[in-house]
Amino acid sequence: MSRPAVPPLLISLQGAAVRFGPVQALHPLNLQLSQGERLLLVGANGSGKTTLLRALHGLVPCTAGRRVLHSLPGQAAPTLAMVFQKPFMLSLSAQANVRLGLWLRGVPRAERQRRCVQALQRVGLQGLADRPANALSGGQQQRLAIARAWALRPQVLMLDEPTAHLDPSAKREVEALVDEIAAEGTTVVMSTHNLGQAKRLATRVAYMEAGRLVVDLPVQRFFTDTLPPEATQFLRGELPWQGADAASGLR
Ligand SMILES: Nc1ncnc2c1ncn2[C@@H]1O[C@H](COP(=O)(O)OP(=O)(O)OP(=O)(O)O)[C@@H](O)[C@H]1O
Repeated sequence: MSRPAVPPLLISLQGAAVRFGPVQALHPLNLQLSQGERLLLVGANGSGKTTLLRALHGLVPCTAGRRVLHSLPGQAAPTLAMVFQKPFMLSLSAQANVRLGLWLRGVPRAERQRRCVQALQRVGLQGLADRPANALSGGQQQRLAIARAWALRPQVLMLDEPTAHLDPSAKREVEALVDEIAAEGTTVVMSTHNLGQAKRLATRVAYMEAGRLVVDLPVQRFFTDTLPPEATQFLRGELPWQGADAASGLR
């Protein structure tokens, strides 16, 4: 009987820590991300989710330990893209924002145009290609930010609370988009305050507290295993920061 193939490793953090002056934002941790995973990061405000995403992406250097990008056989290092909590849009049209991202990555002009059209279609914004990006609604801007990242053809897409500032319908649209992109084979790492979203999207959930990775489990086990007390409290919505939205996410 043949063994199931082990998905290749894409990124690993090895004893990686991040310090901002006096703030230890990330205590030394080990984390391995493999192809096809959907890793959802949960934890209270300030627990280190954004910092972990940025460290995985390489946007902040590790002040201790190291980050390793693992190349697939015969390929270059995995390509990465990140979508931020509040998408930064240049005062240009929607399509120019996507094309600029591609230009910055050195994609040739004809290919930029092709990928831009494809990406705007992908997120349902083809009809708004010429609209100033800053004039789009919050949900549309977040979809545009995903289009801009997706156009780069990343093997790993990182998203920092992409639905945080959206109304319920825009939240659903963005969540469905992330689900589709992951289903097509893109590895996804995403932070969220919505446990229901973690349940729906994740293959694996990591719980962070005060810069430490406290729990890192397959999604099924995360919601059924006995977890450390802080994580259990978090799941029960007993932490003071949790609002009705996060608590309702458990349903
Ligand atoms: N550039 C920075 N300079 C100084 N401190 C920082 C910086 N970025 C993050 N921190 C601190 O690091 C800690 C972790 O912040 P981080 O943004 O990673 O948390 P988070 O879990 O993403 O929070 P939230 O859910 O509110 O977005 C916090 O104490 C934060 O104030």
